[in-house]
Amino acid sequence: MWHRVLRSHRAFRPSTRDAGKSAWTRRYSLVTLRYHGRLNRKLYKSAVRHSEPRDYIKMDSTLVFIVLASSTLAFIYVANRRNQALFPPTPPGQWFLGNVKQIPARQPWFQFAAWRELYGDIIHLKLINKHMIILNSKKATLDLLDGQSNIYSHRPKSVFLDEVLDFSNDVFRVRADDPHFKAHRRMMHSGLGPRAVREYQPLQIQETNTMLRSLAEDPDKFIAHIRRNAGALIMKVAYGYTVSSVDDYYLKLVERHFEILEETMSLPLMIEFFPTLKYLPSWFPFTGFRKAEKMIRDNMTDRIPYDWAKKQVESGNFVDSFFARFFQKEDGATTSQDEERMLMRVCAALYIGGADTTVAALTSFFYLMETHLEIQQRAQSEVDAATGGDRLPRPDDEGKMPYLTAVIKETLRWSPVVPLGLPHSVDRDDIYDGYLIPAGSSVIANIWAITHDPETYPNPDVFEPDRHLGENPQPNPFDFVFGFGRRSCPGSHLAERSLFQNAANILAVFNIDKKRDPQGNPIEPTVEFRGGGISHLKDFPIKIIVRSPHLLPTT
Ligand code: HEM
Repeated sequence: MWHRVLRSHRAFRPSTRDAGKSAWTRRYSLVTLRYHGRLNRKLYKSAVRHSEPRDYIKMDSTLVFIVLASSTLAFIYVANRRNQALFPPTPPGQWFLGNVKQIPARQPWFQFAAWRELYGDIIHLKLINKHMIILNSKKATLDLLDGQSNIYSHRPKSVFLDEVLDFSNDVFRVRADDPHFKAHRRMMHSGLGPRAVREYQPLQIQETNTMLRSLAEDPDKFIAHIRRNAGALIMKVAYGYTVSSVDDYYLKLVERHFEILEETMSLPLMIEFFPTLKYLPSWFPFTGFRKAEKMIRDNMTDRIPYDWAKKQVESGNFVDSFFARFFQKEDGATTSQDEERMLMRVCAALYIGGADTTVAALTSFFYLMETHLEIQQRAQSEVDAATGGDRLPRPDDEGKMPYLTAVIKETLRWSPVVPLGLPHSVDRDDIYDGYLIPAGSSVIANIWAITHDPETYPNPDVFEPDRHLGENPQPNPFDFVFGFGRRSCPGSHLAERSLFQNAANILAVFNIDKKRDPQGNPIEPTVEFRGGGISHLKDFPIKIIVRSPHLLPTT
């Protein structure tokens, strides 16, 4: 019986190639099989008893496979050990997972900064089969991401984003040596550069006025009003679309996009480590990325506003916008499919990059004004002096308000909006400070650690705008908070102007204070940040009262 069982086993089928092989080889092959648990003892004995030389199996291939596999593993082990010595210091992790479990899902920048005390400015993390390099100092970050931006400007490969969602040509994802990267940058420079941003001033003023009115009417919903302001400005700039209310359909679409990203992308997806998961159905374990894929696709954040804008321009009923400028060519030529796809990606990148970031910055501004009354009053005096107190501040007043500019710099330093920036990736093996930075690693600048480094900013946790004034100001945080090298934020001019315009007008019209409990005691707002790559303060109690009713815009 065993004989029959064994003969039915694929490995035991007689092979003409086995004829003439020595009894030792045949027996050894069986030993190998047993060793690997493919036969139990009884099966093994029976096989030896019943087998005849011509029946012997094609076992040598198994042997060869085992030898090859073990030597490959041994090679990987030795190579890893050798590299281990060259990598930047690595916190001890677990076998196989490496440091995966040591990266907190929320606000990992604090953990990375804490590791700096133990391991230094550059830290290496092993995430299963991937390398991550954390840059915790200004010097290392500027040396690599700015100084060597020719090799440090790609984004790390992502199976989910590039292969499952096909985002590899997206503005945020495209390789820096791809021709689309240059084309995107050129478009964004012409639409978001200092000159272009000046043209958006009337729009900024209009949206600021709407925000001031909403804050006066319903101050408790201050975050919703800020959100509307940022979203409305970007939708107008990108598509020429006018947002109608805080519940506007297109505004909600963008908000949902950020919620989905926060929900799905705060933890690394298994597919990044095991790409073959992409072939498996959604009921299979570890295929949570399918849910994320569906949510992102269903939301169609890039498609819906783009289609609206295209229809408007084609009907001739449209206002000037980033979309309209590039869709309608000056020479009347038609836009190619590739150009259209590129325009769709760039427009989407504007509001994905711009709608949420300025909200986070202004929310922190409100918190800091509430908790630092003397700074608020000093900034208000400066605003009043610049405007005479009888008109609202305008974008061109900025030069007359150095203290307010310092307040905005300090807000972004104290609470950098994107504390880990976006991951860069290095093109080829590099050696820095004697350490190996392996090709393809994710290279992450810990912007939070840089803006809280006591050597650069003494007493970094103290909110102190004066550090940016005087003859020897501390380094300008704008040099760090908008990212680095070729990938640095293309929307920084728009963001700076819009923050200034909003902050100056808010201080001109309102006093910001702590709420009081029924006994009249001030309620201390707690500092709690939401998860995700953009650092948002959670809603907190605040009292926003009109101090200059005559400045409140009526239309
Ligand atoms: C306070 C406001 C903002 C902050 C702090 C901020 C910060 C950043 C940072 C840190 C990066 C990553 C840079 C890197 O990879 O080194 C980035 C990228 C980007 N930002 Fe901003 N940003 C802000 C506002 C805006 C605005 C208003 C827009 C558009 C209107 C925008 C559009 C983009 C785009 C398109 C990228 C991707 C660049 C690329 O991958 O090549 N950002 N931003």
